[in-house]
Amino acid sequence: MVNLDLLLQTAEYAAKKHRDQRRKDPEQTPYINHPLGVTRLLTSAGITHLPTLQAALLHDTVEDTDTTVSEVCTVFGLEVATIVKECTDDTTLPKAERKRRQILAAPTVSLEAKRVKLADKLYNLRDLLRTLPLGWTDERKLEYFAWAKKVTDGCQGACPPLEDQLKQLYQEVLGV
Ligand SMILES: Nc1nc2c(ncn2[C@@H]2O[C@H](COP(=O)(O)OP(=O)(O)O)[C@@H](OP(=O)(O)OP(=O)(O)O)[C@H]2O)c(=O)[nH]1
Ligand SMILES: [Mn+2]
Repeated sequence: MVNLDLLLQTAEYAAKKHRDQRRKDPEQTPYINHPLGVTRLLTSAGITHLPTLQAALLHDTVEDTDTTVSEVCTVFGLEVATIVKECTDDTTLPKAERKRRQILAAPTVSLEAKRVKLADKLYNLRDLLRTLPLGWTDERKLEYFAWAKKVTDGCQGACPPLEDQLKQLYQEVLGV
């Protein structure tokens, strides 16, 4: 049985961290909708492991806010902090290098981090089909799909229900 109090405490913490951020869509959706949606994809896929769900809620806090891995570790423990760290790009690197490293790192991360990565990409791809972020072209959308496939290919076997949904999207959009 999942500890709902701890799960909701984590959601509240993530909401506070992302409170000033919006998604890049024209409606400027509150950013927290993304981590919540990523977590929901995992629960829909049958994942009930609490640290995985907590890490999904927190997965963009270190990359996109003032939060540190050590703070996550102090508040939520090493297991959650480790998964969040595995899902965090080194933002001091140029974007192309970050993207290249995600492809290389995906097969090397833990099962739990692979699951969060699969859900993160699935959410973002569905979001891209719903509406283009401001300033994005169709070409950039297709590039994101092609890159996301390379990352999620490295997470194979971690969560078949999410992989099936991704496979269908890649077939529809990329024809592969
Ligand atoms: N599809 C979509 N994405 C949006 C939107 N608003 C913010 N994003 C975020 O933008 C990132 C994808 O855009 P990129 O151009 O690849 O990355 P950037 O953040 O370095 O600009 C994702 O970050 P991420 O979750 O950290 O994942 P990723 O960088 O590992 O892909 C995604 O969550 C939106 O409205 N639609
Ligand atoms: Mn994300």
